[in-house]
This record gives sequence, structure tokens and C-alpha cells, in this order.
Amino acid sequence: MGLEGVEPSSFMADFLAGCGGYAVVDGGLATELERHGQDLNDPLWSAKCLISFPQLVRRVHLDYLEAGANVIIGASYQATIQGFEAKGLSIEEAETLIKRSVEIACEAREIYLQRCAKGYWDFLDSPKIDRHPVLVAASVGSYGAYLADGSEYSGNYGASVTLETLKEFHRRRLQILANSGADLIAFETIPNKLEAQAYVELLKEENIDIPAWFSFSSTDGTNVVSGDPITECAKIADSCSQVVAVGINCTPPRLIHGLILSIRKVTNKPVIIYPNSGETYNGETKQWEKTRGETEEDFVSYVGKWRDAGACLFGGCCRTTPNTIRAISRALFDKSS
Ligand code: MET
Ligand SMILES: [Zn+2]
Repeated sequence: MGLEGVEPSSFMADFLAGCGGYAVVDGGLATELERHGQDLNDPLWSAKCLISFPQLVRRVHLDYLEAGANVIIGASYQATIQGFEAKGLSIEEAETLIKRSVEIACEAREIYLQRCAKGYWDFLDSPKIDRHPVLVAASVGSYGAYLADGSEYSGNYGASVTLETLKEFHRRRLQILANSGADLIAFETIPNKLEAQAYVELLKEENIDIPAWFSFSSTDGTNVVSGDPITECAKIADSCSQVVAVGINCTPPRLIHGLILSIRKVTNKPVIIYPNSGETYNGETKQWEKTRGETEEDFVSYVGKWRDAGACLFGGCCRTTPNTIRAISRALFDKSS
């Protein structure tokens, strides 16, 4: 799609209008791959399946589209050149796999749209299914996600990691993803201000010509995981004309309402939210722990509140499934439920 001749702000406004005012984002990708039997306890996490089981990645994207997603996020969250090299792959192979993550999502969209065109879904009860637009977002996970040592959830990289370190780490993958056929870049689970700043500078320096969203994560409802205030992080996103949505992902549902209100104090850009299930990830044991996890119904009962607070794009992150996305879609669009 790209941005040639299109103002970033109208890109998102047009898309949201085409979706009926609000857009549905997909749910947890890694979660679904695991539910289908994949062991992702690996530094590459979901990106491991780009090597071992790409058909399953495509199937999961398709499941989310069938559940009502207007945006599917590719499997590049933890796909990095450095990570693939550590597995013995060449730089060329690593770059091909990163690009492949977007191609797989585009293939799923193609299959889905063909099925819609054939009227395959006529019997389904979703009135918007034959006309909902679909965007493919290329995922960029944080430097901490690559380290796979839990620092993705602390945002604490230590003093030796500077703005330049982060820019150099992200530069090449971002170039590849920007030229992969994706409609936009999803900077996800951003843990601190420094990394948001690095992304803003890279978007400019590399003349990236597709839009982006910035999505932060929080464990206290006021700050992102590093302790940097969400308002300061959202201001950095607001300063970049290429950013078409700002929001929160992989954060417990109960914290989302307050975070939407804080973000809206500092930006008029559309707000995107895709919370996790409310369980907590233990970086040491690499397990999700049910502290006060919400049920699917609890999660969905929040959707109206989040919409009233001003969010426009809604999905799920870790531990959410196509059922969560189907329920979100119904809550947003089906007046009878
Ligand atoms: C830790 S957040 C992960 C986000 C990514 N889009 C996924 O669902 O796998
Ligand atoms: Zn997540």
C-alpha cells in the first residue's frame, strides 16, 4: 500500500472508515502456534516456525482473519538477523526469513479474500465479513525480545545500551520489513522511551515509506515497563508524522482504560490496544502464571469501555486466541450481543 501521495493521518482514517469506524487486530500469534503443538521455548520464539513450520503460521493468520481481524501481524516479532545467525544461518537466509514473515501473512490474506469473493462465508453470521479490509503489519519486537532474557518486560538494558546501539540493532531488519510488501510496521511491546526514540529516528533516517504504529507495554497502568511515564512515551510517538496509531499491547486488561486516557492527553492519533489475557509472564521460568487472569468474557466486557475511552483498534496479545478476537469483533459490530 505504501504512503505515496497519502497523508499518514488519512491512511488510518480511511482504513478505520472502511472497517466501520473501528478495526479489529488479531490475537496472540505465539500463543496459537503453541496451542497447535509447537514448542517455542527458544530464543527465536514464534519466529522459529518461520523455519520449521511456515504453513502453520499462515494457518494461524487465516484463523484470525476468519475470526474477524482487520489487521494481522506477521511473525517477525523475534525474527532478527542476529538471532538467526546464532542458529547458524547466513545473513542472506536470515533476511529471506524476515521477508518471508510478511509474505506468509500476505498469502493468508489472499486466501481469505479469495474465499470471501467466492461467497464461501455466506452462511456465516458475520455481516461484515465480505467487505472488511485487511492490513498486514510487519512486527518489530524490542531489543529485549531479541535478548530473550526477560528485559523485554523490564525495559532495563543497562547503561551500556545507548540510542545508537538500539538504532544499529534495528536498522537492517526495519529496512527489510519496510520493503517486504507490508502495509505498515507494528513496533510492539516497546519497553522504554529510548527504544521509541530510536524507532522515530530510524523511520526518518531510512526514509521508510510505509506507516507505523507504536505500542507500549505496562505493568502498573501509569508507566511503561521500564518506569518511563506512558505520557512521555506517547509524546515521542506523537512527534513522528509517520506514526498512524499509538497504544498498548501485552498488558493486563484491567490497566488498559487508564492508559488509554493518559495517551489521549498527549496525542490525537488513533489509539490501538491489544492486551494480553491478564496472566503474568515469568521471564525466569518462561511460563505464564495465572495471577488474576481474566476470563474471555471479562476481557470482552471491557471492549465497550475502551471504545468509550477513545480507542479505535482492538485486538489481543499473548494468551488470547481466535475466540477472543471473534468476541471482540462481535462486541464492536454486532448490536445483538
Ligand atoms: C510479547 S508480545 C508478542 C506480540 C506478537 N505479535 C505475538 O503475538 O506473538
Ligand atoms: Zn504479548
